Amino acid sequence: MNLVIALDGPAASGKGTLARRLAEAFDLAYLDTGSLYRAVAARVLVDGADPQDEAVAATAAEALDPADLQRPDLRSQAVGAAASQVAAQPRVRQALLDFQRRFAARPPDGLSGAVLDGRDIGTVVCPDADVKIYVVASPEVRAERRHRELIARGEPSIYPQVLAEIQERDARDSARAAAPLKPADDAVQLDTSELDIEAAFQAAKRIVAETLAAAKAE
Ligand SMILES: Nc1ncnc2c1ncn2[C@@H]1O[C@H](COP(=O)(O)OP(=O)(O)OP(=O)(O)O)[C@@H](O)[C@H]1O
Ligand SMILES: Nc1ccn([C@@H]2O[C@H](COP(=O)(O)O)[C@@H](O)[C@H]2O)c(=O)n1
Repeated sequence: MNLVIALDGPAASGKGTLARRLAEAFDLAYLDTGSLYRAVAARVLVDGADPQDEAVAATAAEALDPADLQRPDLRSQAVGAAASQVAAQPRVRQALLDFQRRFAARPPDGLSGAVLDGRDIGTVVCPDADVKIYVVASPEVRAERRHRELIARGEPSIYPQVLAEIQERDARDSARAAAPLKPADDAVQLDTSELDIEAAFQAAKRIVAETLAAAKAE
């Protein structure tokens, strides 16, 4: 059986941290789908182009190269904001869809499944995923975590700006017509606001175990 676990949620909710740990725990492949949109945005920004120009962004998405995913600037605030602009464009999403679906259906290295995190994994990319978790936390908690992460990386960070950027990105991701950020009807919500990383991971593992047990019992 090919096990697919989908984690979606707003910016800095902790879905990537959980997805990585779940992939390790269950020996599954991991795909951070946000890095694809970030890589498209980085290409557009390097060319000095406008991330809101659909033709330019779609061309960048269609030409995406594995090396683009290794760019050192992918996690910057500027690239995150531009990623959310290119991600609103249907042609960009279409160009990235097959890769994500192939990764889930045929994970690399002969692994027996995959964990994908993003915004539309449970709703669009893998609507038949075995487990869907929608990870949330309050905007203030998420901004605080991201602020600390940026400081730890030695990047300049001002908390109110980080909070505003996260809120702006969530609003754009939720309001767009193409594959908006929202929980799948059959997703289990996990609020990590009051949980440290270990507690959140244990809660996510419980959701996986309970969902799989329920499916087996059907
Ligand atoms: N439960 C938690 N408690 C404290 N810090 C956390 C928790 N979960 C994640 N973090 C930290 O919060 C930051 C954001 O987490 P992470 O990158 O996993 O979020 P994300 O949802 O994948 O973000 P993005 O959508 O921007 O890629 C990281 O610095 C991570 O170490
Ligand atoms: N499945 C996805 C994943 C990401 N996006 C967009 O990319 C932006 C950056 O993603 P991070 O997870 O790295 O924060 C995000 O704000 C989304 O606009 C997406 O649309 N679908």
